[in-house]
Amino acid sequence: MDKETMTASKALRGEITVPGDKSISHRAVMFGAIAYGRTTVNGFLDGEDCRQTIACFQKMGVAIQYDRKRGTVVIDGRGMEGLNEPSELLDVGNSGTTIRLMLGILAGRPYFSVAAGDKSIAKRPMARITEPLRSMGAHIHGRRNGTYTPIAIPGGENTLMGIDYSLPVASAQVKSAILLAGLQAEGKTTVREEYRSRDHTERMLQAFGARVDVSGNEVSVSGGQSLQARDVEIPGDISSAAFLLAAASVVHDSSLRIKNVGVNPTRTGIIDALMAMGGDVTFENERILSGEPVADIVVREKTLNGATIAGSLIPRLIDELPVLAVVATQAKGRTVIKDAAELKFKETNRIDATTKQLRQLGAQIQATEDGFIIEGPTPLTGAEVSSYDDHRIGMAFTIAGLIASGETTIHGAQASAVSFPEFYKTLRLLSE
Ligand SMILES: O=C(O)C1=C[C@@H](OP(=O)(O)O)[C@@H](O)[C@H](O)C1
Ligand SMILES: C=C(OP(=O)(O)O)C(=O)O
Repeated sequence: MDKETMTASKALRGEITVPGDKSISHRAVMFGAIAYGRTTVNGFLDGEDCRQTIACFQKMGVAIQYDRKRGTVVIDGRGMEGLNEPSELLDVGNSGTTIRLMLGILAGRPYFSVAAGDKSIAKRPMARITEPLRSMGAHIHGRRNGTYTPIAIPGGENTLMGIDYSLPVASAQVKSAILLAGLQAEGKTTVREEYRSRDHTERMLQAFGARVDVSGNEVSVSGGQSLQARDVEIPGDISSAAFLLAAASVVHDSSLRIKNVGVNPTRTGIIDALMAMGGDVTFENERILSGEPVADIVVREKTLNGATIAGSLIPRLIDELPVLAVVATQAKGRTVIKDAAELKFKETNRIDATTKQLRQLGAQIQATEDGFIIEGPTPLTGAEVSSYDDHRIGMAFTIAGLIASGETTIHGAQASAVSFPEFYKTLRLLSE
């Protein structure tokens, strides 16, 4: 396990880009693989999770050429029917998005397949996927009756029926899996959610020529539709930019411009949260790229106040909550983060990992059933912490290390390769 040691940072200044959006990169490969024709993807995220998605679809016989240096992926899709039975295990590594979306595709295929991943994936809940897919008629086996990986799909005669499903928790992964199964089902499939989760699947399916009806928090597709290949330009990942937005908001005198970031409204909760805390964040050069809103984001250091982060905001910043908790330790007054019990089911239990380690650094933070209560501002003091093999935890504590006195050592810092391979290099560049 490698480690990184951080000390209090000088002002972060400059103009940079962040790697491609992870959610959109996964979808571009999957939808390209099940479409007819050649899809060229530019700006693909060269992270471990997205590379697992490429490898899984290659194992199903899809011709995928990946030029890592250029960030270009060329996929020659032969339609859903063109996927072949994989002769090996479909290994998703650490990636929840890969396994959950892929199961929506596999559920309707006539062949045998098994999907599994690393130790963290083995602990993450899969019933949220296997239950609705079974109610569409899919045959699925899995550890503890399909609650955990490995998950096996026996194949054979597999006729799926459309369903009308209300999501018990806001989850774009579950919504997407059901829609992908819905494309292979008889009749109409509708997914309803209380709060809107990221809508990259809806947007990209439409861009690939599918009819997707969206009305409020309800999305429907009809079965029997096929996708047509199209080129995809992937914007920078706002979830990666979030670490820099957080750092620049709290490190004295910082000012950054992060270019070409995806600012889909279902993903910009971190901006709304920082603004609610009194932060200084603006969008410039707003435009649309492959059906997704994109902008340059300008952020400046500002004195922050505590705020309540809850309800419909939560799915819009779910992956940003650990670093937002770090920011909240520097805000004046109380920050309450609630309705975020989903944090317990990510790569690690992010409520526990964040609370335990921020306390070690001297923060006043209390874990609750569905979030945190943080009192600020408190000076942080460096300590030895761990990524818990979770990229978001490792990077959040790296940002904490930039504002703590003394040294903060992050063990397992290599976890950042999952979503932001050049994270440490980028931080060093900005504080030179
Ligand atoms: O659909 C996606 O690309 C993702 C959805 C979210 O997960 P849930 O669907 O479990 O909320 C998010 O945490 C994950 O990083 C990516
Ligand atoms: C939860 C995450 O990803 P996944 O569910 O794809 O593992 C994440 O990137 O923070």
